[in-house]
Order: sequence, then C-alpha cells, then structure tokens
Amino acid sequence: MKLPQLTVVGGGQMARALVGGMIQQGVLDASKLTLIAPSSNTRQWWAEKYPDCRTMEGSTNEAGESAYASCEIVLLAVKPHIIAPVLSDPNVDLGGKLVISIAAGVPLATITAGVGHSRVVRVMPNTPSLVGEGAAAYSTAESVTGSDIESVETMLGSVGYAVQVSENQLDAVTGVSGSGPAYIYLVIEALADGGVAAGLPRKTALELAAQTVRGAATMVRDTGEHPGLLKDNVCSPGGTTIAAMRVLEQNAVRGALIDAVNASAARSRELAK
Ligand SMILES: NC(=O)C1=CN([C@@H]2O[C@H](COP(=O)(O)OP(=O)(O)OC[C@H]3O[C@@H](n4cnc5c(N)ncnc54)[C@H](OP(=O)(O)O)[C@@H]3O)[C@@H](O)[C@H]2O)C=CC1
Ligand SMILES: O=C(O)[C@@H]1CCC=N1
Repeated sequence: MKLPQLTVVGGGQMARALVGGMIQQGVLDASKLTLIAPSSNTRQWWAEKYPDCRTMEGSTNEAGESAYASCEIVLLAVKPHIIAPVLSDPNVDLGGKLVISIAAGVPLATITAGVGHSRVVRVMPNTPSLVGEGAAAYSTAESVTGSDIESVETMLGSVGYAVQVSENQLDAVTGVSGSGPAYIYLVIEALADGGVAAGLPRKTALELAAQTVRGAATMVRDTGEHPGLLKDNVCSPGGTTIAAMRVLEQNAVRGALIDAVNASAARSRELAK
C-alpha cells in the first residue's frame, strides 16, 4: 500500500527518522509530502534530501495556498508544547483529515479538542525508524476507521514493529521504546569505552559493541527464549561473564534501567498537564 498525500508539521529529529524511513522503505513518495517548518535551515535540509517534496514556513504560503488543502493525512511532529499553538492557528483546518500525533504525553483528548473531530491517532515512535528498525505503539480516538488503522500500520509497519495499545499505556511505551534508543546508545558507547580501556582500538571496540547489542536483541526476538536464560548461557561457571555480571549487579544497573524507564514515563505523564 502506498500512502496518500501527507502534510507533516515539524521537520526535526523524529520527523526525519519516521518520514525519512517511510520514503526509504517506498511506502511514501516524496512528491506526496508537504513539510512545514519555521526555520529556513530545516526546510533546506528537507528540500536537499527530498527534492520532490514541498516545504512551507507555515500553514499557508505567499500565494495563499494551504499546506493542508490537498492532503489526506496530517502528521503532527512538533514538540508537545507546540501542539496547542499549531491547532489554534485559524488557518489550520483539519476537517476530514486523519490526524496523527507523535508528541510525547499529549493526550488524544487534547488533540481531538484542538482539531474539532476524533479521527485522531496518537503514536509513540522511535528514531531507529530511519533504518527500518523502529518500535512504535499507537492508540486511536473514536472516529478512526479500519482503513485509517491500515494507513497507520502501513506507515509504522514499513519502518519497524508497530502495536496498538490502550492510551493509558503510551507513557510506559515512551519509557521503554520512545526514549529507549538513548539508553542503548549510552550502553554501546560505554561498552566501547570499556573495550578501549582494555586495549582495543576505538573503531574495533565500537563495531564489536554495536554488533553485540544487535545480536543480543535479535536472539531475544528470534529464539523467543527468556533473556535471563540467554544470559545464563553466556555465563560459564567460574568464567569471565559471571565476574562481569557481579560488577553490574553491585552497581545496580538493573535498578537504574528500571528507574530510567519509570522516570521517562513519569515525565510523559507530566507533559499531559
Ligand atoms: N526525538 C525522538 O526520539 C522522539 C520524539 N518524539 C516526539 O516527536 C516530537 C518532535 O520531537 P523532535 O523531532 O525530537 O523535536 P525537534 O526539536 O527535533 O523538531 C521539532 C520540529 O518542530 C518544528 N516546529 C517548531 N514550531 C513549529 C510550528 N509552529 N509549526 C511547525 N513546525 C514547528 C521545528 O522547526 P524548525 O526546525 O524549523 O525550528 C522542528 O523541525 C515531539 O513531540 C516528541 O515528543 C516521539 C518519539 C521519539
Ligand atoms: O525525549 C523526548 O521527550 C522524546 C520523546 C521520546 C523520545 N524523545
């Protein structure tokens, strides 16, 4: 399935990953994309990367054309506090459009009130969408149709894993997979630092660390085994890994990750206020 005309509000990190991923995966033609961003630097980035797309500074251009007139789907990819100002712009009429928001913490009720209808989907994606390895969850408001869900599944499914959840689970999703890539980048960087400390060249250490994280993730997904069992299989009796595991447990790495997920989820709940 190819996506219809899409207008994206905001052209930052997450739009680049999600929309860029969809174009790369072939479900969206750049010629069907209108991208709104206030700064000329951002518009220039999109125009250079995807010459067929249309970029606009705001909801209308100098010729009086609306960014929304010909689109069927609108993706809101601005920071949470920019959602309200965007939706209260008198030039923004989203009647008859499927509206998708990726703003952390912003409830469906806020968006449906702002757009004036409830054909609205709230999504929590993540940046590995850019390379087709995203993890996203979404929740729908009342007027979303089966064919709208197909469009959302096409968008998110083309760039990775997608699952429908109830809205009250989206803060937890933010804690695990929305913010999650940042925790794992930190882990990869730290593993590489450890490799350098133990005598490896930086490039070799980084490649080994990144591939190890990818391999471990693929083992969990492809074997279906419990991660605890997969961990036990690496720990030879009296060996190297169990010596390392003891250090990780003494430093409460498990508790730190649990607290990190909860801190992100709590912040997402705060953003709703
Ligand atoms: N980054 C991530 O990993 C994830 C982010 N999200 C969510 O995605 C959303 C965007 O985050 P992110 O991409 O990181 O943020 P960025 O700051 O990178 O991008 C925000 C974009 O919004 C644009 N913008 C600001 N004001 C307006 C406006 N009035 N009208 C149109 N566009 C505007 C900015 O334009 P300009 O560049 O011209 O200033 C910028 O391109 C957030 O709500 C966040 O919660 C969700 C999941 C993961
Ligand atoms: O840090 C943030 O607020 C956004 C939402 C999830 C990931 N990045």
